[in-house]
Amino acid sequence: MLEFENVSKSFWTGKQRKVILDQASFRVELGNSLGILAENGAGKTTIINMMAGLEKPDEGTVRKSCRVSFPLGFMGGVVGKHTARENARFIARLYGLDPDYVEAFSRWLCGIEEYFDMPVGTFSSGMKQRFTFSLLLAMEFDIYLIDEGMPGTTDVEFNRKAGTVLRDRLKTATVIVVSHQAGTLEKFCRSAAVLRHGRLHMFDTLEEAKRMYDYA
Ligand SMILES: Nc1ncnc2c1ncn2[C@@H]1O[C@H](COP(=O)(O)OP(=O)(O)OP(=O)(O)O)[C@@H](O)[C@H]1O
Repeated sequence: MLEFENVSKSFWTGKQRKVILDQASFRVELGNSLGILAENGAGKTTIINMMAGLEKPDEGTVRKSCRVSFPLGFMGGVVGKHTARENARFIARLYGLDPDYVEAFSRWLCGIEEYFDMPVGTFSSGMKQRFTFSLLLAMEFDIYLIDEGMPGTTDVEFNRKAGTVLRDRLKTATVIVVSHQAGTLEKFCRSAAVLRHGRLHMFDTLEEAKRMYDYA
């Protein structure tokens, strides 16, 4: 379970207060994947970061009683001067997992060949995305956090392999996806919400959420 209780978050822009969430309360139960629809700039990344614990609410509480992933595509934990191998083994240890397994799995999935033993700082942005996505899938979480769907990689072979692993993982895991497109959510989610002007409107079905989202 992941729960927000009376969570508020805003940013001061120098001219005005940009409200992301105003006293939001909701709960995501395991097995009930949630999609959040929001326009660009409405606060998708900020909400996902609060769920991951990367950002703190101004007020209220975020509670978790299960293993929640870092956001898909998050690069913050990866050190550019270290190789993918070193990063994978270090992060595995942080999460109390077997470094040999995490290294072997992400090496296989990301398919960047000898670059896996080179500093991450030498990677193209697509390679970095494939590496961090591979790391995410190498670790078992109860809830996976996805910001704007799959990473923007155009590598067909990687997308095929990663898609198969992700589908398999989602048979037992729950996912929370934030996106500005309903199409992205259709693949993953049972229930949906719309984030607008600091309020999170929860719906039982994606259809209902889409109706509200499209209305404006
Ligand atoms: N540290 C900050 N200080 C001031 N404003 C911020 C800060 N972080 C985010 N914002 C603002 O808060 C709003 C929401 O940002 P966020 O990145 O969460 O939106 P988003 O919905 O993910 O956007 P996009 O779809 O464009 O990626 C934006 O207007 C952004 O400029």
